[in-house]
Amino acid sequence: MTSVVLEGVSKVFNAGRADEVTALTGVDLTVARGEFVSLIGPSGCGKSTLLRLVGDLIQPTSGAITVAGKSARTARVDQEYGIAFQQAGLFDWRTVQRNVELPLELRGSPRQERHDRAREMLDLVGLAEFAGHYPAQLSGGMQQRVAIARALAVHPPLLLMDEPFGALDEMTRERLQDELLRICASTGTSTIFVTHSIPEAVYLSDRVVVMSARPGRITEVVPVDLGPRTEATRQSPGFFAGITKVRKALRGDPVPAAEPLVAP
Ligand SMILES: Nc1ncnc2c1ncn2[C@@H]1O[C@H](COP(=O)(O)OP(=O)(O)OP(=O)(O)O)[C@@H](O)[C@H]1O
Repeated sequence: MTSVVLEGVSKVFNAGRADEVTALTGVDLTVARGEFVSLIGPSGCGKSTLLRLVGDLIQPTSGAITVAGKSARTARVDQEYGIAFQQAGLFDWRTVQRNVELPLELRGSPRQERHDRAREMLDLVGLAEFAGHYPAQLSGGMQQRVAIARALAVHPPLLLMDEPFGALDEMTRERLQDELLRICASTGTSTIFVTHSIPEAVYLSDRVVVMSARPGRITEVVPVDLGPRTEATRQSPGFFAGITKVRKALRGDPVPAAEPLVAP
């Protein structure tokens, strides 16, 4: 079953003006239910634009986008998405618990349900004991985990993440990558994840979508089949082969078709 379908999507900003920018052109992409897809490419190639289009934060100039079989607009109204960006974007005056409850409040969920669901999500990201804290009392990594808990609170079928770990140190980042994979596996969530890190894209993804700039478009889709990720995955030949493949694709060297990366 498909979670997201983009067909012939393009996005032109400031159309008809001197500062017109074709941010994306001819984008076709399908994300299956439960699939983890990363977007990688040079600065300005339209990764964030693609994510914002799927999230109905902006509208395409042409083409069609469906999410869970609905228009992006309907999907947003139905809260089919969880969104987490590089800045955790928490509300300083709300406790961790009440930050995570926010999307449930917007949905009009009853108080007890909000409370229980937020607790469940905080448990999932290992922060249950910090429920009563305020964001300023947490480290950057913990704030990012709260943002992920909030994004997951409505059990969204689709998670949109724009460099959520970009500002974190390497160890925290690797730990959160593992937590994210565990959460996605346990909730069956589909994920579109923007990153600048090739190892991060390979480690997390079922497929890495490689984009090029001016105009932004998809140039390669690199399938990754490393099996369940473990500590050993990051040291495995298959992982390094994946990194090389994505790097080549970013450089514009062709990736042989139908050649998924297989765990050694
Ligand atoms: N609101 C906007 N108005 C005008 N141009 C925009 C707007 N948003 C994005 N752009 C342009 O669209 C292009 C793609 O931008 P986008 O932010 O999607 O790239 P990106 O791949 O996410 O970049 P980065 O890796 O630097 O975050 C850029 O040329 C950018 O200047």
